[in-house]
Amino acid sequence: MAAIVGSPPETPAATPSEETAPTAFGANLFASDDMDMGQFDEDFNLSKKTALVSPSEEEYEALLSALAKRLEDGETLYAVGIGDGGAKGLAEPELEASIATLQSLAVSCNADCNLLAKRPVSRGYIAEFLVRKKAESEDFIEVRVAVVGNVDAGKSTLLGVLTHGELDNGRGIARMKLFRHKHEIESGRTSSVGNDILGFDSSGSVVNKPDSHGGNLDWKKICEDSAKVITFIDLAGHERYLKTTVFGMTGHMPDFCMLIVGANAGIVGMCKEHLGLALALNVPVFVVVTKIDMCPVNVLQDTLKLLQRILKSPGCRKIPVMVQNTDDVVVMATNFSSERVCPIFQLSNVTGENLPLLKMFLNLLSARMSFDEGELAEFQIDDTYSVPGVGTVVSGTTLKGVIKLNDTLLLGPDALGHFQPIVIKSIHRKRMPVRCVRGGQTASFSLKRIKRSHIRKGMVMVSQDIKPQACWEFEADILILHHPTTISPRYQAMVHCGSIRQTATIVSMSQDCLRTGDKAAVRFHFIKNPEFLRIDQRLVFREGRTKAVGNITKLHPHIPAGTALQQHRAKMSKNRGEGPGPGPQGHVDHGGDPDHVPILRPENEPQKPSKRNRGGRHRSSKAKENMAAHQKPSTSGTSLKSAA
Ligand SMILES: Nc1nc2c(ncn2[C@@H]2O[C@H](COP(=O)(O)OP(=O)(O)OP(=O)(O)O)[C@@H](O)[C@H]2O)c(=O)[nH]1
Repeated sequence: MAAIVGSPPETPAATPSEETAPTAFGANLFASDDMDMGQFDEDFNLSKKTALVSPSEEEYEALLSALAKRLEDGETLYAVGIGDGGAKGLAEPELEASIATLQSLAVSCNADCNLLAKRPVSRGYIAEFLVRKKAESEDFIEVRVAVVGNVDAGKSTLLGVLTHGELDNGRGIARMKLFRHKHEIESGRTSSVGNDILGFDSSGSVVNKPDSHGGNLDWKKICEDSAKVITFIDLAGHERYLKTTVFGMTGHMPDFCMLIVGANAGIVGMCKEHLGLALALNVPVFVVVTKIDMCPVNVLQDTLKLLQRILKSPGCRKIPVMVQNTDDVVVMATNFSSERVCPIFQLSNVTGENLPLLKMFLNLLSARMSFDEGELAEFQIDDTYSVPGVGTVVSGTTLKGVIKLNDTLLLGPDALGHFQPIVIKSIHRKRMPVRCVRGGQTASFSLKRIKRSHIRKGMVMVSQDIKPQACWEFEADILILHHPTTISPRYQAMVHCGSIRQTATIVSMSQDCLRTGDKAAVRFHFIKNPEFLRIDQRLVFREGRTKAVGNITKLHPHIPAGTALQQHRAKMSKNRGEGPGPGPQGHVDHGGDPDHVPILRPENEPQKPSKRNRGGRHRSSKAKENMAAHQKPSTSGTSLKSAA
């Protein structure tokens, strides 16, 4: 296995024990910095383990507002019987009284309170609850899980079983409902990035109900009924589709990675490659070992031993934990985002053994992307569609801020580094029409007056106040995970960064040459289009088996190609004694940014070569390259089926 850099050690081992269980939730649920505790009895403390036993009216109100605050993200986990005031646990009557209070608080917050586990401890019992808000018409919690693993490990089958609620027959019946292309049905192999959804209501029950005829799922209905929707990003297991799989992992912003391992085949083929990718991108991983129904016990044990050894190795530095019961699930789900623990499930898609544990775990996962209402909107495009009767549709992930219907955003950069204003005509979340989306949510937008061929994956739509700039060049601190020989300047490879996927050349680097394991500061130059990048973005740089990971440290904003022409025109009109005149249609106010050049064409009109240049005789090679790139039609999928 190539050297892999994981995140530095953070928390100590999280094993399912009484001591570690409640660390992630519960104890301080009701303690909030905004609370004025002065008005209560001296010994009343919101984080006390007896706070829920018999609160006064005032205390109840304080508890209620604290819970409402915690439910702003849609759900919270709470352990009753833990907190300040001595050892863990409450006697049975006190526990019952606390649970009654918690249930009453949940009802007041329009939430459901679901018991996850009750366990005896030294001083009585603790009980763990999931408090989740009831589904609102247009809103649900969204968690994205990338599904990776070697070919035939059972990825599509598991997703078919989870989302359609019917077990497999061991010959591939469950996966048939998921395949998007004819060749996938014929070969039984996933080749594209697929999206499948699993909805949970506020009580944690699965809401997916395939129709009785074709077994199709009504995404709109699922979203309407769900308080939480898990989106599975189903990725291809075959090496031939590795580029698409890397794109799925970087461009679709997964919160978690589910690595599928076939019990009988073990850790083979692309399995380590996919694990390495998730680690390189700092995406927390959990493992599902499938096919335990058909695997001899000794083979299963060998697979599990090897898996644990790999996860514990210096390259991974994970703590593998076998999940065997619901208590383990609760502990794992609450400690999971630490990135350090790696839960391992063993199940069968044919008999359904241990499937409920995995469902419960998925139900408890919470999204990792945080959202701040004050931030300016940013949306990254990962696919484009042309929908008959609708027009151009883009899908992707809202990275920051809020995007509403009829908002005007800046779309770009195009091949010349320009951004153009674009109006949001309609918004869909998982095929459900909504009025707005916010940071962390995937969405599809239909756009006014723009052709699909003028949009490519990797472009962004951002708030006009961001004053975006495109970069041909950027610097990054990178680590070479694997390269057979040495890398030197002018080396070219594919850069994956968010939904950007473009070949870049190394212009310069802090060392003469780089070998496996080397770290360096490197300056890159995109070969085809300038891109919109952000400092600290994670990138993967790869070509064949060569891999490097890194973080962007410096941007070199690009001065759009129109500058020279514009300056020339401005000079000419000044010489003729003309004033500056009204700006061209589609001009965006860039706040006097000296580097920015307004768009020299009507709003939403595609960039065309000038008549004079059409013959191509006077065109510079750079302009030719830019135009060729700009005119190249997008090759992405054509149906809205797999749109977010
Ligand atoms: N007996 C048994 N067979 C399974 C199980 N899970 C999957 N299979 C079978 O394994 C085969 C491969 O499953 P897929 O779901 O296509 O594997 P995949 O990982 O999605 O493969 P790619 O899409 O090519 O990456 C199918 O014939 C499934 O019926 C299981 O738990 N038990």
